[in-house]
Amino acid sequence: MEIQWYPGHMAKAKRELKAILPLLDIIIEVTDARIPKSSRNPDLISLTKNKPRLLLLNKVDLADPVATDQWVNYYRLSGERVIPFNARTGEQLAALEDLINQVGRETLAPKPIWRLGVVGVPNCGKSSVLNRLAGRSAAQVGERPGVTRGRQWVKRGKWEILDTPGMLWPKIGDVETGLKLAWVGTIKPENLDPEELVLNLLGWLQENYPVALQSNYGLTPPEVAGEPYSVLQVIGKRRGCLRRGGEVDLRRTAELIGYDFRQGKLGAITLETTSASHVLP
Ligand SMILES: Nc1nc2c(ncn2[C@@H]2O[C@H](COP(=O)(O)OP(=O)(O)OP(=O)(O)O)[C@@H](O)[C@H]2O)c(=O)[nH]1
Repeated sequence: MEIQWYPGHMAKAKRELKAILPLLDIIIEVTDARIPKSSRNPDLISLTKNKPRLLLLNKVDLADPVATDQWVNYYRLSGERVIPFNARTGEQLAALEDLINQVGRETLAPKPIWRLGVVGVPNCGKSSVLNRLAGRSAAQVGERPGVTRGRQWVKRGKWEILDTPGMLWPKIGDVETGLKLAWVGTIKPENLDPEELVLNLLGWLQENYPVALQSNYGLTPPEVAGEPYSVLQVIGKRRGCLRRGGEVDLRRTAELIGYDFRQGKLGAITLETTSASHVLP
């Protein structure tokens, strides 16, 4: 299985991050709570080690709450200032604001202005987080003159938030990380068939969230226990994803499952555990 990864994009993202870092006082690193490890970029960790950094596990509404608690503890124990977050509803916004203010008081106290930068991999919710922090839709604040050049700061009290969130390309060290990033919609792997992608996802769901498959697709426990390929077939039949001759359209079924997962229709699911990384089926 080949996953296309993009060293060029990564290098560019790293250059851009290096350029904005000196402007920032506090880094708000946004990750996807469904993949709290794979949606972090190790470059960011090393580049920002001398700056106060907050780690947001965003999209907690889509992640398994038990797993989220474990990840929060895991990161706290490793010395991170971590906070679970739902940028769609603003849940935990007060806790995030308190944390920013606490970190600012501890590390930047006399500075009249604290500059915040929201960074993270594509699609993890940076703009949504930024808008929450800004208290409005920052993207609509003024017509940015010279989009290419101008960096605008969105002001809120003593905070100034950079309104062009830094997009950090994920570092895809292995196939498993790439798959997880693809499952949540961070990357679109070229050369990878949706069927193949979903077969791997099904393997994880069968092992860890069988009830989600039973209740969403009306599968019986023995059906859920089958090979991922046969599970795909059964779901296709149940959902009427059929070709003209009546055979299951596997590609359409795979796309449906992928969509359902990304939309949270399968329930709150986390794709990696704090214990040893799982072995792909
Ligand atoms: N369910 C849920 N969806 C969220 C949350 N935060 C953001 N989203 C959704 O995730 C998608 C991406 O959000 P953005 O804020 O645009 O993410 P981004 O990181 O700025 O995206 P890029 O600019 O493409 O890198 C949008 O559809 C948001 O509505 C969240 O906490 N929960």
